[in-house]
Amino acid sequence: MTTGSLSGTVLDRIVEGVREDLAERRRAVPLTKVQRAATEATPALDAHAALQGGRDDTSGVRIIAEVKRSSPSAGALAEISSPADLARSYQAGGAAAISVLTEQRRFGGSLADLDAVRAAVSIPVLRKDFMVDEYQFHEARAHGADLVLLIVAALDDAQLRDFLALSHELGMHALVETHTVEEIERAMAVGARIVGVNVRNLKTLDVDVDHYSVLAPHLDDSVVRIAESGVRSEREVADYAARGADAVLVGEALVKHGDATAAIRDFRAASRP
Ligand SMILES: O=C(O)c1ccccc1NCC(=O)[C@H](O)[C@H](O)COP(=O)(O)O
Repeated sequence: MTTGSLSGTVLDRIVEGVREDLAERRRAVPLTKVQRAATEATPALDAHAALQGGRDDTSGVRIIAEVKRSSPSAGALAEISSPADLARSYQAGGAAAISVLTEQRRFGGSLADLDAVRAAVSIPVLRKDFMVDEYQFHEARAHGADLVLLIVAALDDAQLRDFLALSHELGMHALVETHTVEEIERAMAVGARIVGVNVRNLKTLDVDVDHYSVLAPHLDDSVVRIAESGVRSEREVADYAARGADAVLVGEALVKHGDATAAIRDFRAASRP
């Protein structure tokens, strides 16, 4: 079994910062209070149903549109003065779900961004963060998330199983993110129902869109398949859809586009069979 012991990698350093920030939030708001807020939140929307595609789907591939201010690989991406307005423009274009990066140090995100997006749209919302502690799952639900991210490379098998179960107990689904065949096998072994292949290697930040077609054949037919990262134009979206992706996660190309509503319409149109 591989674990999250990735000393020295980009992912390792991000997780270290996430744990430090989490310790501060935990001191400010105890777990019991966050747990209570999670139980009192409006029930989660069904992200699995929203992302599930189908070979005969004539409306085009599902798009998970991301609110992404900056990134370790590209630095500052866009001034997003209103995540709520951006999210509304994504929904107007036909996005199936919205991803909100809440990690602050490298991505400039926050739980306030998640709150703003949740209040603005009626489609499922993904809390996209580096989830390594039970506290963050209650926190995600308390802030209205319907879906959370589990990065296989950052978790050992026990954490993966426990966090997937906790997500489901809280009424959320989990997008289980992989980058290698071994990680796909680990995701399948714990019963993941939504599996992402991130073509960005989180240890080196290299992006290779062809990596999706290498890994996709290893995914069980029963899972919802998400192609993550690397979209720069309609071409990549169409390629991912042709290779069987149910949904495509797009960040940078949307926040830099200028007309995100039109971009999402174009992406979906380009992927129609
Ligand atoms: O985007 C990064 O540089 C990055 C670095 C380290 C860990 C995660 C990172 N990104 C998270 C993502 O997976 C992407 O935000 C998401 O898939 C969208 O990617 P893109 O469309 O290429 O912006």
